[in-house]
Amino acid sequence: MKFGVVVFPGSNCDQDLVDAIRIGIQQEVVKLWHKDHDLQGCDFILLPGGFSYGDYLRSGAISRFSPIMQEVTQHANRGGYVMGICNGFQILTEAGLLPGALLRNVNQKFICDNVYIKPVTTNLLPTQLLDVNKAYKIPVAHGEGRYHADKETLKQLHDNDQIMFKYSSNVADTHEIYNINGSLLNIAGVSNANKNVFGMMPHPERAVDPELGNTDGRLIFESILNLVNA
Ligand SMILES: NC(=O)CC[C@H](N)C(=O)O
Repeated sequence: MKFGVVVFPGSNCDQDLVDAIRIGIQQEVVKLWHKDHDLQGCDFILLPGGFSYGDYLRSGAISRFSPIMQEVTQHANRGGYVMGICNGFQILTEAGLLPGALLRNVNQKFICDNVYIKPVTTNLLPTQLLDVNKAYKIPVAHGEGRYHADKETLKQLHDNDQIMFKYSSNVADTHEIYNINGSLLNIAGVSNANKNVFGMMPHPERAVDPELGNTDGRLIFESILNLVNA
C-alpha cells in the first residue's frame, strides 16, 4: 500500500508520520506538497499535525483551500482512504469531509500531554486490531481539540458506529472518563458516514518507535495495513 503525507506550510508532524509508515510498518510513503494537484498514485492519504497557515482564522480554515485538497476530496468521494491527525483532523472537518468541528479547548489552554483513549468500535479500519476494553496511551498537543457537533450529528455518529475513539481513564476495566478538552461525548476521533475518512486529535505517530518509550500507537497503523493483508 502506498501512503501519501500532505505537507502544508506550518505542518510539523509530517516527518513523524513518514517515519511511522516507513520505519514503523515498512510501507512505501511519499510527501505530497499542498500546492500540487497530484496524489502520485497513493492509496492512503494522511494529513499530518501542525499549525498549517499559523492556525489563522481557525485551525485548518485556510489549509482546506490548498490546491491538493481538491484531489483529496475527489479521492475521498471515490471511496479512497484519508486520515487526518490533529491539525489534519481539523482540516478535514473544515473541508466538510468529516462531521463536526474542533473548538478551542474548554480550559482555553494548549494541552500537551499523554492521554488515554479507548476505541469505541473495531468496525473502522484504523481500529480493527484494537481492543475496545483497553485504554491506549497516546500523546496530544493541541489548543483547538474540543470536538463539537449538533445533537442530530452526534446521534448519527453513535447510531452509525462512526465514533472511533473516546478519551478515557487509564484503568482498562472502568468507564470513568478523563475528558481533557471538553469534547462532546468525550470524542477523540470519528469517521465519515462511508467509513473511508478518519480523524483523531491524539498523535499515534508519536507512539510507534520503542526508543520513544511508547508503542501504543503502532496497532492503529497496523490495523490500516490489515486492509491489504485481509
Ligand atoms: N499538534 C497539532 O497538530 C496542533 C493542532 C492545532 N494547530 C491546535 O493547536 O489546535
